[in-house]
Amino acid sequence: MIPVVALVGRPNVGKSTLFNRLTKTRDALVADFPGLTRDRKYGHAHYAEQSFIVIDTGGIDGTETGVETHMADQSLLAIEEADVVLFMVDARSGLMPADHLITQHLRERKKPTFVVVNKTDGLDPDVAMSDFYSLGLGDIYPIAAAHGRGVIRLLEDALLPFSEKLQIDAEVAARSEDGESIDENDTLDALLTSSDADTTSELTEEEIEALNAKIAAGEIEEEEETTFNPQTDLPIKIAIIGRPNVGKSTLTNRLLGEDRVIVFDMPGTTRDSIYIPLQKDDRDYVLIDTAGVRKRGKIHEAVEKFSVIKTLQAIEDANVVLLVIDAREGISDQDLSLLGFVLNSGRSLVIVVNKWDGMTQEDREHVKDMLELRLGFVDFARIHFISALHGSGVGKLLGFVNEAYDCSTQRVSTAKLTRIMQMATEDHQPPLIRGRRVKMKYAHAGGYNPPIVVIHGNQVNSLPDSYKRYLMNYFRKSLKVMGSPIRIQFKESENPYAGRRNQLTASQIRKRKRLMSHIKK
Ligand SMILES: Nc1nc2c(ncn2[C@@H]2O[C@H](COP(=O)(O)OP(=O)(O)OP(=O)(O)O)[C@@H](O)[C@H]2O)c(=O)[nH]1
Ligand SMILES: Nc1nc2c(ncn2[C@@H]2O[C@H](COP(=O)(O)OP(=O)(O)OP(=O)(O)O)[C@@H](O)[C@H]2O)c(=O)[nH]1
Repeated sequence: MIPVVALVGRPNVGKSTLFNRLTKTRDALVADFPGLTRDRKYGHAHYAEQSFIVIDTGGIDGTETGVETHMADQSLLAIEEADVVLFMVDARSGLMPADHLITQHLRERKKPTFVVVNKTDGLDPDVAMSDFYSLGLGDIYPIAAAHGRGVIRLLEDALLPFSEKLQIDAEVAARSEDGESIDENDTLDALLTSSDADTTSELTEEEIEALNAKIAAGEIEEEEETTFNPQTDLPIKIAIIGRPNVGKSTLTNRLLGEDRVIVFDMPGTTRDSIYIPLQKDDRDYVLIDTAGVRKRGKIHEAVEKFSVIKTLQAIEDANVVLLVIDAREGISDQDLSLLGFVLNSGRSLVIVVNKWDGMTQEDREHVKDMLELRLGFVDFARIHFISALHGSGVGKLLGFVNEAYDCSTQRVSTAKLTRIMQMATEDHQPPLIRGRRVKMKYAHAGGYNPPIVVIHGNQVNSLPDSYKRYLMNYFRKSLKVMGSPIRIQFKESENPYAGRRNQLTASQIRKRKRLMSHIKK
């Protein structure tokens, strides 16, 4: 499951700065849900192909009437939901009393914690760190969030237990004798923007020529041979998400059939969803039910009902998301926040408008106008009206789920994708950039769910957003994709970062070795 990283610390230590750097800002979403006393920011990030969720908890300064009460409501919950805590302190202000209070809590929670000493720019890192060893929380990581310094080392260590790729890299690095230092900021940006796209090595000019000859001869096979077909070999994982009370449990029960009874008081923590297998018309599904766990616990009486993390993890783990909206409540900002998470994740989506029963024609028209106005920008998802309570419309839902899943996992050959790319450029030429025409050479599939199309060429990263959107829509129409977004990635024919991934400093290699032996234990 996608790991959760919480940023904790006093106000002003630089949590937001680090949050923005990790999530690249555009992914930052502020969720304001009932039961959460303060805004917390949740962001989706990835580093070296490992996705993770970042929570920015807002500051704890110890001047509140007891840090206990303050931490109890939100930071404690964030810490509890997190897999890793980055405890940020400020090199410029040194150790403060609130840092000790936070330390005390972290120790009680027994979470893997990394002490991050921020604002070390212009300071001697050893001196800057020395103050904080007395916290006794283990390794200390000096960084400058504002400039990105030190962040690579921090992320590699913090994410290592969750990332197969980082573990392999660490092993490779541990075996290599000497490392060289790297240009950290360039590399950090490249690693933070890398995604799970496949990194098929580039075609040579001759191979591109052969590909074009094949296309010209009309040899565009529909599908490539694969030994594994996700459309038949795996169950479709469906996350049912939505604000509290929109009818998620009712819908889950309805999908399962009335004779199935589900126990909602399942043991587990706040962030655990319930996974329920379902078989229908020869297809296998797993419903991921995120409905509130009504557990009485001292920490989270108020916040128990809705866990953003649970929802985010369910989205991440799903193939298709059913976003349930309550027709009687209209579209709220919370619905839009949830929608934003789904869009960031790239998952397939069906928007389900529930409680459609017993509404007047006038009210229905009004709701439809609202949907058009506020959700019009999500052009790929179907909007479907149901009554989970009475069952109307529910029968069609799985059909839309199948459609979205099948579209998002279809296998398309390089020849076909390249041909579509060529047709798109024939219909509408890419613009000139610095007097030169952008040259797109070929396209291939880079991943599924969502489908990723990787376009190789010259200056392709400089294409204006409007042209990128044009290409995306062109691919969507040509591939007849419904219910799933499509992502397009551009690869410059010469990748300046190629081959630099494993070059680490000698101290990093020593560290890697130590961590690896730790993991193997
Ligand atoms: N010199 C230096 N300043 C930094 C660095 N990172 C953050 N700052 C500055 O520290 C101040 C606080 O940064 P924020 O990211 O807003 O801190 P925060 O912890 O999110 O603060 P709250 O939102 O109040 O909890 C800002 O003025 C930043 O510009 C750094 O690496 N070096
Ligand atoms: N009229 C009407 N009421 C509905 C419908 N679906 C659910 N409800 C009612 O809405 C209320 C909330 O339903 P739940 O299924 O518990 O909602 P939930 O989204 O699982 O709620 P949480 O567990 O709080 O996240 C219940 O009283 C349901 O009976 C519907 O289609 N029509």
